[in-house]
Amino acid sequence: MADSLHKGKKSSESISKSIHDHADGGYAITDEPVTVDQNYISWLREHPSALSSFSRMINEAKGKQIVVFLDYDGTLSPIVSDPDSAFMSDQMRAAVRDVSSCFPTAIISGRSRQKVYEFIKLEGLYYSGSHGMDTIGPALKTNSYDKGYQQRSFDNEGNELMVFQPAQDFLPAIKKILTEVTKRTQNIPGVAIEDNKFCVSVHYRHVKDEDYGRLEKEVKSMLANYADFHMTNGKMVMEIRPSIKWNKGDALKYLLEALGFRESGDVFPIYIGDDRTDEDAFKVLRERGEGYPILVSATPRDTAALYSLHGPSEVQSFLTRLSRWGFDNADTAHHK
Ligand SMILES: O=P(O)(O)OC[C@H]1O[C@H](O[C@H]2O[C@H](CO)[C@@H](O)[C@H](O)[C@H]2O)[C@H](O)[C@@H](O)[C@@H]1O
Repeated sequence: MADSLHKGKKSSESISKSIHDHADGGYAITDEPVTVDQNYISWLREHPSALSSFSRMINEAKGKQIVVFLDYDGTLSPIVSDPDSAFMSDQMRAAVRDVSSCFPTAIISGRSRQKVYEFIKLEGLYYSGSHGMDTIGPALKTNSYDKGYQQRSFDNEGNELMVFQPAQDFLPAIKKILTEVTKRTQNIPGVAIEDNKFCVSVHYRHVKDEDYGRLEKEVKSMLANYADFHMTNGKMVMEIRPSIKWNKGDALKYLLEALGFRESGDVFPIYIGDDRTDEDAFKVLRERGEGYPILVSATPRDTAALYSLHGPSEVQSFLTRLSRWGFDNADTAHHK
């Protein structure tokens, strides 16, 4: 079955270096041969590499507080066939840790908050799971969000944090959906159901083409009984979500506000993600007219992101470079 997000003509030339690097005297990314599609090269002109544009980005960020937002699957870890084995490399973990020691950093993932934390295992970051419907961030100083969905929490050093769960009312129905979808799909070989707390993932990466229609029909006919839920599509996954107006873009806005940057021009948010659900966050940055929306993709894609990175290894290079800059400019750059 074709992964629609990864369609793209394969042909063209093979080159021995990533075409992303060096434009501003930057770093070599990889020595592995990379097959490059001509369409991809044209697309890169529209969505330049965040590595090649690094110096420009830093110039734009001068005098502003950089805040880093990172998606998990496909961004910090490569897409793998078993969702439970999407481990992050130690090098990537070090890159995220270093960046987070320079700048406020948040993970925004479709996974449950607990699960994404278990993969990343780093303190000192903010985590938003279930596509932004379960966020732990700084304590809000404003009244813009419903207090009924907020709960105080503390980190290991006793700093006050806030958990915000705007889809809390849907939990009982989500539990029912989880049971029902598991039952309805148990006879379809290859289906994997993942409990993401405020949403449910129905993975079909290992479902045969001839069974896909049956699976989609089952999910859709079940959803017909749950008017308050809808389905979105990710990479070989159907995601069942409560129909509230809340997505990764809203979580990004929420976290910026909690950090004290509701409408401020003094902030420079960098958002890196690879999935359709990350488009909501890219759009928020475009609307705000600030920061750096970066799509991780090895093929041309329609996107609201302005910049690109080829895959997780380039994400790692970008984060490493950002933290080096942060450490070197600790006296002038805005830090945590
Ligand atoms: O927002 P994200 O952190 O990118 O999460 C989106 C979904 O990611 C995971 O599924 C995807 O990655 C898996 C591991 O590489 C892969 O096997 C699967 O096919 C992909 O769809 C996660 O398992 C989902 O629950 C997330 O919604």
